[in-house]
Amino acid sequence: TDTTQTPAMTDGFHLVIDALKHNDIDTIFGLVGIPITDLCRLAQAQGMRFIGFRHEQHAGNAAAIAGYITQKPGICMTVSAPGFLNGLTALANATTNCFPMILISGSSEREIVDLQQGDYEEMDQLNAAKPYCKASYRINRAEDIGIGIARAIRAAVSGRPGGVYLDLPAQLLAQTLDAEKGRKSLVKVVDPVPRQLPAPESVQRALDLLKSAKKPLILLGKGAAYAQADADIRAFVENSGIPYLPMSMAKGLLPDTHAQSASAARSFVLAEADVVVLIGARLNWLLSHGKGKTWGSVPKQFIQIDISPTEIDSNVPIAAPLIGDIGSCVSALLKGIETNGHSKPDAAWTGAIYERKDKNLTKMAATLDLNPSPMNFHSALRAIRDILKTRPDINVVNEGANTLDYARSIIDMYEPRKRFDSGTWGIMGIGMGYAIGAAVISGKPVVAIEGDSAFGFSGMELETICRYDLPIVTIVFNNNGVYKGTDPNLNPNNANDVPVTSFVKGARYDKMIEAFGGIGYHVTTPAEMTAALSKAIASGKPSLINAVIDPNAGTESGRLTNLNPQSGKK
Ligand SMILES: Cc1ncc(Cc2csc(CCOP(=O)(O)OP(=O)(O)O)c2C)c(N)n1
Repeated sequence: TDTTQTPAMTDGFHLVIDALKHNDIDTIFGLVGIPITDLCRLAQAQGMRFIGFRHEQHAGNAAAIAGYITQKPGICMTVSAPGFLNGLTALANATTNCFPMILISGSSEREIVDLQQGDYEEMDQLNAAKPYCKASYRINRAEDIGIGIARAIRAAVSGRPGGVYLDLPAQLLAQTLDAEKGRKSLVKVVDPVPRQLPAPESVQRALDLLKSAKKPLILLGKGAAYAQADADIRAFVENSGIPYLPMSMAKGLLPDTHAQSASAARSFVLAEADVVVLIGARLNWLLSHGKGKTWGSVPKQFIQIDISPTEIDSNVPIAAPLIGDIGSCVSALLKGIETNGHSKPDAAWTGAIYERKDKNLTKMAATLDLNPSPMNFHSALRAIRDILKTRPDINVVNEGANTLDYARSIIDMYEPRKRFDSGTWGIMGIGMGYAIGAAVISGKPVVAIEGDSAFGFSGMELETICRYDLPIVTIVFNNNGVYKGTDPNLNPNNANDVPVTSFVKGARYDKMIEAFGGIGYHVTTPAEMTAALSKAIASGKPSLINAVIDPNAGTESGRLTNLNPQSGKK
């Protein structure tokens, strides 16, 4: 009898899965179809967690927030062409926000695509992705899968984190390879995010500038939260005694109730500060590009910590750049203030801030109608705030215009990396994807606070949430429209035309989740909100609270209303 053993073989399907697992990646967010359905089945059969979505953008958003929480790239897997394009929005958003994520898409046969011979879902995905991500790679040979996935992982997390596109032509998956050769081709990424230490002279320059400051301010961006250098960041703020402002996703690095938080006096400190320390915060539109009336007339000098040298001087001159990873830079500053004998800011400065905080909070309280009917953004959010205060472990997702603006200031955060919102791009539609990603990765409950328009972008993922029985409570701020629900019909020829911002009046989003087995609540008062939210969180079940909000409340585009161009001719 023939005693020669036919060599054991592997194939592209198994090598992709082995390569991901070899790099401690255990979860894929995606939507199956040609040519990746069997790849996702095999991944599940090999013990990976596959979370199937209803639209690839939301799978990509889940992968992106998984990357932000874990510092490992979240994986989104899609079919070719239209599926790839749906994922591309999430890849671009991840890159803009510096979240590490890899979009892996199947693609058509190169021979046909490159001659544009009209393949099924034909598209040059590799090049279409390039402008919107950090790196874009294609793997053509099974023996290259190990190095290709390693390359994508390193590109996603190293330096400034971001999105990477990895193109897998369908024919690659079926390619076979000697199993031993395949095993040897796998690559485990070594030290993809090494510490990048700032130059000692850069640290000294920054310390000297800080020492000269009369009105210093620390600005914490989401990069500071991503860095997971929580203890050193908190120690730097507290040991320096410098007031700080958290950008929205940096909330919780120190509790929002912290005495040194200047959030309630934001305009005052931005205008009055003389030295500003930027930690993981870029001087983009969210900070008025570091200039103009937001920053007042007091000349500013910036100390800026960033991993990327070319971020420096992007908008205004930076007096003391610190190039390196945030943990190493903050640790160097912390050591410096301890050895340099840093003196805490003058009481005149900190006292002025306390005074302004007090004045603003008193003024706000005086203007508030505590319990209007119908509810407004404030009254609904105060009820939510008082519940979430008791559960600092709960993840908060937030999007909308007024819903986003008001929740950012009213909902206090107490722990880092617990608030996920529209971020740098101000993108709508992150809600359910971020909620699913946060719930799956953290294993903790999620409360998603959604404008009714914002919710609509990803609302079908309620079925995904119910299918995986995730502890996500979605609160829809229902004011019957985009921003508001009171626009008039402007069509002189049709009395029944629908205003451009209007939705169905009195929509019952709570009935949507019931269609998938979730629990719906309909609330019209803060007391009903309190009861419903408490019950929904306690149940641990997929829930949706339809919160009726006054259609007159809020403003168009929230605090960004001034960005809307106006026609001079009506
Ligand atoms: C992908 C995308 N498409 C459109 C837009 C433009 C926009 C910014 S905010 C918003 C929703 C505002 O309505 P909503 O009811 O959610 O908010 P609220 O005032 O809290 O009641 C839209 C459509 C953005 N930013 N991204």
